[in-house]
Amino acid sequence: MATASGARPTIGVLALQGAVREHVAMLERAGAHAVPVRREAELSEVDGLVLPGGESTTMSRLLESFELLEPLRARIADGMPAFGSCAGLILLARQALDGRPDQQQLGGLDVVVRRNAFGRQVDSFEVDLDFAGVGGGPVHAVFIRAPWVEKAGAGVEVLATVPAALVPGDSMPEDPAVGEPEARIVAVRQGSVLATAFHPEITGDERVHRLFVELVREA
Ligand SMILES: NC(=O)CC[C@H](N)C(=O)O
Repeated sequence: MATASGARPTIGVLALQGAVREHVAMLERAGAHAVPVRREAELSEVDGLVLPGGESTTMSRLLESFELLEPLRARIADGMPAFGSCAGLILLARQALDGRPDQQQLGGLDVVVRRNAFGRQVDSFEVDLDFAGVGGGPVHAVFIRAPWVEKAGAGVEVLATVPAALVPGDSMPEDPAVGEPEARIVAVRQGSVLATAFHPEITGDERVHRLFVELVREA
C-alpha cells in the first residue's frame, strides 16, 4: 500500500482512548488524510498508524477487546509505519518496566521503556529539545506522566534526549537502580517506526507529524 512521494497518504489514529482529535488535526496539517481506527477493517485501509497518548494498560486491554491486538502486531511486523506518543511509545516497546502483568507489547521498537519515569514526583513538565531530522529549531516538548527509554537496541536511532540538567531533579529518588539524574532518551526511530515520550500533538507545531508523514510516504 505504498503511497507515491508527494501524495497524500491515509494515516490512521488508533481511536480507543486518548488524544485522538489532536493527532487527526496535526496529521491533516502535515499533509495526510487522517482517519480514526477502531476496527480491523479500518486498520487494513491505512498506510500508517498513530498510537496516541493515554494510559497504556487500558489501551492494551481495549486492543484485546476490540480484537485489534493481533492484526496490529501483524501489520507492524509487516512494516507498516507507526508513530507512538507517550502511551503509544510504551505499546510499541519490546518491554515496559513498571507495566502491569497483563500489559501487551506490540513490539515495533527494540527498546525498553520505563512507565511514568518522569512522573513520579512531577505530573508534567515542558522543555525545548533538539530533535534530529526536524529542521527549524528546537521542538517544544510537553511531558505528561511520561515514560523514558531506558535501553535502546543497536538498530534504534535516538532522535532526542532530555539533558541531565533538565531532568526534573527528584524524578524517582526512591529507586536506587535509577541513580543520579542523567540524560534521558525521549524520541526514537527504528525503520519506519517513530516514537516520542512527549506529546507533539498539543503544541500547535506539526513538524514531528511532518516527519512521520514523510516516513509513510517513503515506506
Ligand atoms: N500521557 C500519557 O500517555 C501517559 C502514559 C501513561 N502514564 C502510561 O503509562 O500509559
